[in-house]
Amino acid sequence: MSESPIPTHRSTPTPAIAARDIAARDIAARAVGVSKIYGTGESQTRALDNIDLDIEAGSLTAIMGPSGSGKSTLMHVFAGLDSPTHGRISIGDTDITDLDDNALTLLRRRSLGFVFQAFNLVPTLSVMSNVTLPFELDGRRPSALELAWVRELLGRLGIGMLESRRPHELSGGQQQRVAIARALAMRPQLVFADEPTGNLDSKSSREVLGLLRDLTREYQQTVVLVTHDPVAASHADRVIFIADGSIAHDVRSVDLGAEPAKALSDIILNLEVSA
Ligand SMILES: Nc1ncnc2c1ncn2[C@@H]1O[C@H](COP(=O)(O)OP(=O)(O)OP(=O)(O)O)[C@@H](O)[C@H]1O
Repeated sequence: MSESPIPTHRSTPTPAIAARDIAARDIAARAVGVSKIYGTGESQTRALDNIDLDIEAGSLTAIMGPSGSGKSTLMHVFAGLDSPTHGRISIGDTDITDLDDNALTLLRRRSLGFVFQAFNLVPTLSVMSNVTLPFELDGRRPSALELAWVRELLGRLGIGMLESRRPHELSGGQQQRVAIARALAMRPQLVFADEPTGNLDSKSSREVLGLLRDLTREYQQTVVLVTHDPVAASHADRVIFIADGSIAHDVRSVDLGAEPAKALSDIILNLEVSA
């Protein structure tokens, strides 16, 4: 039997297993009673207020909410970039709340992936070198198995033939696919995508979001998507709405009817009106 290109520490789900079934078994990240208070006295801001949230493994979860509602703060505390004032955060089985900076840096490097609006590719490096950069940063070369996984990812993302190009030789949609491949290269437990389609036209946005969703299903990858865009969020399995630092709604996309983007847009409008 030929060697699987997918590293074996995580099993590949069969397509028959729906994200919802996987979710029932596994939690990729958890916030328990998390509050974040910035400043003191009169200038104090309660950015997060007693959040309890499980991010289900192998699913695409969108975080939405009005401007200033706490979305970025929630992403930052989950990623260990900011510490909660109260409560606890875990990634997989690891409680990260009290980890020191070195341990958090290692955790981010090995267990988390990031995709940003601005792509953040290194302009002087080829596509392949950009995608394998996480291994370099971890002080090692990818193994043959890992390299095969990277090539499978590039192929799956439709950019396999572009591996020796530089970022400026790619379209925006292609650059974002490279950023997604880089985020997934080390098979992280969790990928954060922060407004990943903010710089893309609507066709490229649809393609990139469709790929992100398909990758969660095919490889049981967990992705958290932070976005203002109801169309982007409509690709998610589940949408969490934050308002004033609290979870205002927790919605399954299967329950959103025939026009999910419209339904999400209505929820956001209501939250903005009552803000
Ligand atoms: N470093 C900080 N110091 C003080 N207040 C902060 C800090 N970071 C965020 N805040 C405040 O916390 C609240 C939540 O901010 P956050 O950036 O998480 O919101 P957001 O939902 O991501 O907003 P946006 O959609 O506009 O990016 C806001 O009132 C913001 O002003």
